[in-house]
Amino acid sequence: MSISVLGAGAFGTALAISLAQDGRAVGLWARDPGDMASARENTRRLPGFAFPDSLTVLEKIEDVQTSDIILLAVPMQKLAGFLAENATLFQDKTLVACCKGVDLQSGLGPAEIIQRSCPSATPAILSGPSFAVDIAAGLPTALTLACEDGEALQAALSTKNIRLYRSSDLIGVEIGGALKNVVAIACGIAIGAGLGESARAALMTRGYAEMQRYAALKGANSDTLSGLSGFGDLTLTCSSAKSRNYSFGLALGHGDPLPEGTTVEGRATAKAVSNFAQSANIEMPIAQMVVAVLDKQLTIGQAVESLLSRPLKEE
Ligand SMILES: NC(=O)C1=CN([C@@H]2O[C@H](COP(=O)(O)OP(=O)(O)OC[C@H]3O[C@@H](n4cnc5c(N)ncnc54)[C@H](O)[C@@H]3O)[C@@H](O)[C@H]2O)C=CC1
Ligand SMILES: O=C(CO)COP(=O)(O)O
Repeated sequence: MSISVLGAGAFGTALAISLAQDGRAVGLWARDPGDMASARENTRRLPGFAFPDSLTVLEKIEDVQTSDIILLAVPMQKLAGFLAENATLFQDKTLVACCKGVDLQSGLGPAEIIQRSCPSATPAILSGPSFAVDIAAGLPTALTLACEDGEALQAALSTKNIRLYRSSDLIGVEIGGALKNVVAIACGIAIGAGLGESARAALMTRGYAEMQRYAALKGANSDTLSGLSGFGDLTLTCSSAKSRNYSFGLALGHGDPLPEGTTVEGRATAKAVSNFAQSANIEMPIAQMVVAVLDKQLTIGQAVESLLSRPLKEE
C-alpha cells in the first residue's frame, strides 16, 4: 500500500521520515516546500533530520492520487478547509488524521470532518504521546491508531520506532489527543505562575475528569481515555517543556512574551470545548478558566480563586 503525508510541519515530516526509514515509498507534500526537495531535509520545521532515500517530496498535491493511505498532518483549524478544497483527490482513500483538536467553527473532531467532506473515504485517527523530534530521532514511541477494521492499516503504518495499538473508537481517541492540549496549557500556566507541582497534579487529574465527561457525552467508550491517546498523551504534554501547549502556558503564567508562529492547538480547542460544555450544560471549569485567561476576562489569580471556591463535592 502506498503512503503519502500531507502537511510538512514538524509532525508530518517526522512521520514521513520514520515510515520511509523502513524502506517504504512515502510521499511528503508541503504547501510551501521551500528547499526541502534539494536539501533532503525540512530545515524550517524539523532541522537536523535527513530524509531517507525512499521519501519523495511531492511536487503537487495531485500526486497524492497514487497513494491508498493519506496521512493528514495539517493543523486542526485548517483541516476542514483543506479537505473541502481537495475532496476530489481523496475519494475512496484511507484518510488518517494526525492533527489534535476540535474545530472551533463546527465543534467537530477530525473523524466527523472527514466523514462530512469525503464520505467515500475511510477515516482513521493517529494519536498518542509522541514529539516529532523523538519520532524523527528514531526513539521508541507507542501510539493509538483508531479505524474500523484497522488491522491492515496498523501493519502498514507501524515502523521500527512507532508501535501502534489498534482501536475502533475514533471519537474517544481523537478526544484524548484534543483535550490533553487544553489541560497542558492550564498546567503550564500553573507552573509558570509558581503555583507548584501539587497544583499541576490536581489540574491533570481534574482535567482528566473533564475529558471523561466530554467524551461520555460525545459517545466515546468509557475506557478509551485510559489509553495512550488520553492518559498517555496527557502525562507527556503536561510535564514536558518540549510541548508547545505546555510552553505556551508556561510563558503566559510567567508573564513572558507568548511564542509566535508555532502551532498551539489547545487555544482554539479550549474555546470549542467550553462552547460545547456551556451548550450541553456539563462542568468543564478548567477548560473554561483557560479560555477566560486567554481572553483576558480573568487574571490568573482570579481564575485560581474561582477554581478553588467552587462548591465542595465528591470525587
Ligand atoms: N509536533 C509534534 O510533536 C506533534 C504534532 N501533532 C499534531 O500535528 C498537527 C500539526 O502539527 P505540527 O506538524 O507540529 O505543526 P507545525 O507548526 O510544525 O507545522 C504546521 C504545518 O502545516 C502547514 N499548513 C498550515 N495550514 C495549511 C494548509 N491550509 N494546507 C496545507 N498545509 C498547511 C504549515 O505550512 C506547516 O508546515 C497538530 O494538530 C499537532 O497537534 C501531533 C503529535 C506530535
Ligand atoms: O501532541 C504532542 C505530543 O504527543 C505534541 O504536543 P504539542 O503540540 O503541545 O507540542
